Amino acid sequence: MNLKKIAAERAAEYIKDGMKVGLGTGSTAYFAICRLGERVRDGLQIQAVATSEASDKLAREWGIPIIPFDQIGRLDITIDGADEVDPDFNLIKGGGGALLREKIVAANSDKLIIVADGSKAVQQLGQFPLPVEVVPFASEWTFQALENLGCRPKWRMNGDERYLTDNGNLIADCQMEAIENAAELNVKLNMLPGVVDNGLFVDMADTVILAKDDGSIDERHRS
Ligand SMILES: O=C(CO)[C@H](O)[C@H](O)COP(=O)(O)O
Repeated sequence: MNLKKIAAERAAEYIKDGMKVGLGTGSTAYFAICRLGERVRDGLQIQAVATSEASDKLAREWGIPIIPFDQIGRLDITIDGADEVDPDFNLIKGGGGALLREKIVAANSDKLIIVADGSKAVQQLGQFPLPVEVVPFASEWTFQALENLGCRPKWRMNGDERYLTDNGNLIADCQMEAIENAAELNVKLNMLPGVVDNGLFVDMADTVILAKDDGSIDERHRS
C-alpha cells in the first residue's frame, strides 16, 4: 500500500476544470502531479505552475500546461507535501530543498492542501531538521548567526559539494529538536541578513490529508 499515493490522489480530486494549480515538490507531490497528468489526458483543463525544476519537468512530461508566473495570476489550489505537520497546521517543509519556491507559490494560492503519510504528523515541530535557505555570499557569517540563535545548523551536502537549491542558494539544516514558538522563530530566522527564507510554514496550510497505515484517510480542514 502506497500511503503517499493515497493521500496525493485524494488531494487531486479537489482540482476542477478551469482551476489554476500550484504543483508541489517531493515524493508525495509527485503522485499528485501524476494523477493530475492522467486527468489532463482525460480532458481536465487546468493551468499550473511548479515549485521546482523537477516538478516542472514532470508536469510537462504529462502534458500539464505550465504557465509563466507573470501570466497566471493568483492560484486556486496548491498541493504540496511536508516533512512535519503539527496539530495547528504549522509545517516544516524543505526536505527536498524547494522551500523558497514552495512558500512563494503557497502564499499566492487561495488554498494550500498538504499531502503526506501519517508519519509526518507530530505534536511539536522540530524533530525534522529545519531547512534554512542561505545566500552563498559570506555564508559562513550567516551560518554563525544561525549558531548564535541556537539553531545548530549543518550545511546540506551533495556528495563532497554543498547542496545548491534551484535558486543557487545553500541550505543549512537546523537541528532544533523542539520548536516552542514556530511563528516567532520564523520571523527571527528571516530577519537574519543572508537568510532568504526558512522551512517553517506558519498559518499557511488550509487542508491536511494524511494517509494512515491502514490506508484510511485523515483529512482535516483549518477553520
Ligand atoms: O518540502 C518539500 C520539498 O522541499 C517536500 O514537500 C517535503 O520534503 C516532503 O517530501 P516527501 O513528500 O518526499 O516526503
